[in-house]
Amino acid sequence: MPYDVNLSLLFTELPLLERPLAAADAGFDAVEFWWPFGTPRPDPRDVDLFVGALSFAGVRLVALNIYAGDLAAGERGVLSHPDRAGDFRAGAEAAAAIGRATGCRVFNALYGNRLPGVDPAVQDVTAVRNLAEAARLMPGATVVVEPLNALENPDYPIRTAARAIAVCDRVREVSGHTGVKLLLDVYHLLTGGDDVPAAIDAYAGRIGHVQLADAPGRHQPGTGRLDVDDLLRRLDRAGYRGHIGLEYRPLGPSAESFGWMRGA
Ligand SMILES: O=C(O)C(=O)CO
Repeated sequence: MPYDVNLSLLFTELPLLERPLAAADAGFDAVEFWWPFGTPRPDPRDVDLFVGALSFAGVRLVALNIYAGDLAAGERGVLSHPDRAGDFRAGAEAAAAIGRATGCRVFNALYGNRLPGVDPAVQDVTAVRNLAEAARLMPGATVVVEPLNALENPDYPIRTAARAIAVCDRVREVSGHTGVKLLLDVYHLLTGGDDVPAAIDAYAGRIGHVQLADAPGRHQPGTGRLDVDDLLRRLDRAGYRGHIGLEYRPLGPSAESFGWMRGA
């Protein structure tokens, strides 16, 4: 199973545009990013610089988060926010264009926190409508729904693999799109107390992307309670053949955080 390195959490010692080359120097040929721009409508020159940095480094972009609002301020996506449909659509269009330029085929649409004073059912309908729209804008691509743990994301309603799969089911029911799948983020599921092995067995074939970090701490495997060998065996048995994104905050320098891979 191929690994890719998440350059929003690793190599943050370096400016964003220098990280792809650092990943290549560390031996990776594939990378992923959270939305790398401050706005859903990035300046085309910034997009060109981003795509150019990937191409200069010779690494493939294999997964990208769609614009998710102001993460530093606590936002966790705008997918389910009725008043942000324009931002979601603009971000999805920009992500689709980056997909065409780079070959990226996996796009993560963070669901968004519950909004005070807004009926949760209205937020859920908005999310399903926006997911169907994203799937339409990105033919042939996979749009993934990510559960986040409630300890760090108390207002985020998608906390388990089952809940994310229910959202995917609803998109299929109302729009016929089958390309909306689960993002199996092992760190978030472990931290939230979900049963990761059971989720892999139950949703084999519906996993659009996997991300890896140990828990607690969100550091590299080997620093917590994650049994990485068992995880890899289960994913293999379940027929998962996509990338595994290393989405951890390294303990120590990023380039020295890959020792665990030798044994895994
Ligand atoms: O916000 C997070 O923790 C994520 O994993 C986003 O993809």
